[in-house]
Amino acid sequence: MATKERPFVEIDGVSMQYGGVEGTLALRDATLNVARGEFVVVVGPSGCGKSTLMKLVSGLWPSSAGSVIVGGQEVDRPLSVVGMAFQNPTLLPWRNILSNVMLPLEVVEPHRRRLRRERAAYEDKAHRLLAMVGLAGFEKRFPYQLSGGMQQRASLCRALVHDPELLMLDEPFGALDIFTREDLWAQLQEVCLTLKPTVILVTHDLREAVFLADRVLVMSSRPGRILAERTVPFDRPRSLDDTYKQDFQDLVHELRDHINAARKGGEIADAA
Ligand SMILES: Nc1ncnc2c1ncn2[C@@H]1O[C@H](COP(=O)(O)OP(=O)(O)OP(=O)(O)O)[C@@H](O)[C@H]1O
Repeated sequence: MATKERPFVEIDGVSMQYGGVEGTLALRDATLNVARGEFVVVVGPSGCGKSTLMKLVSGLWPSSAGSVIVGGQEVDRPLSVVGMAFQNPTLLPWRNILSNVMLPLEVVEPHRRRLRRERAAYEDKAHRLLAMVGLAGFEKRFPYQLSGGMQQRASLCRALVHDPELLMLDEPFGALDIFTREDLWAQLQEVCLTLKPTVILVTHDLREAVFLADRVLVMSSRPGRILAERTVPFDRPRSLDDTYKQDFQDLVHELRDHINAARKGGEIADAA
């Protein structure tokens, strides 16, 4: 009999309180699993603890209770198997785009050790990633010479350059206009279909959630926990035209209903 593979990310009964007992309870009893290679999107009301959840999984903050396990190991320090990108691209202004993308290789082992000897191969890889997101030819430019969308593409390449097993994206397209955002959905989808990382993405945009996710998790209002989950049944690659189809829009509406219920403090029966 085939044994079921252990989830890559296991979050069990996690609570997180900022600032001690008198502080803010951001998460309470949050439980979720993410399979290896799965693309999970987390949505929920503003301030419900989505970014806090991301910080716990990547080891940037310890939880107050419960367990966070990634790749079979309890998370008790920042993880090197993680690549991260946030709403703000945070590129270093004094480095050109290629050198920004290569930054994690100077920090994360075993790449750090190999970088001097294998620089040409690593540079090739950074060039390939930049080409994948339409930035071929911009390697020598500096961040201020690129648009916000181009900077966000470069930051996505930086998150991927060290072959992270887990890609954590916290509202990576939140600051971009809708056209640029939609372009980047398609590019992220293509990158993920090629490289197959495990992904956890946080967003407020429910079309983005349904376009990108294998599974969408809906969080309650703060203190956040997982209220509902929905598997996205649509084939890949998905196109922007798909987002205007009835079944796609029905799913977006269903998620919106869950979030509205969460904002009012309740929950609706999961139709999935
Ligand atoms: N470093 C911190 N110190 C104290 N409280 C914090 C800290 N970071 C977040 N919080 C609080 O924890 C709660 C959850 O914040 P978090 O940023 O995780 O929510 P979010 O769901 O990502 O919000 P949004 O959707 O608005 O980005 C909020 O009430 C926030 O004010």
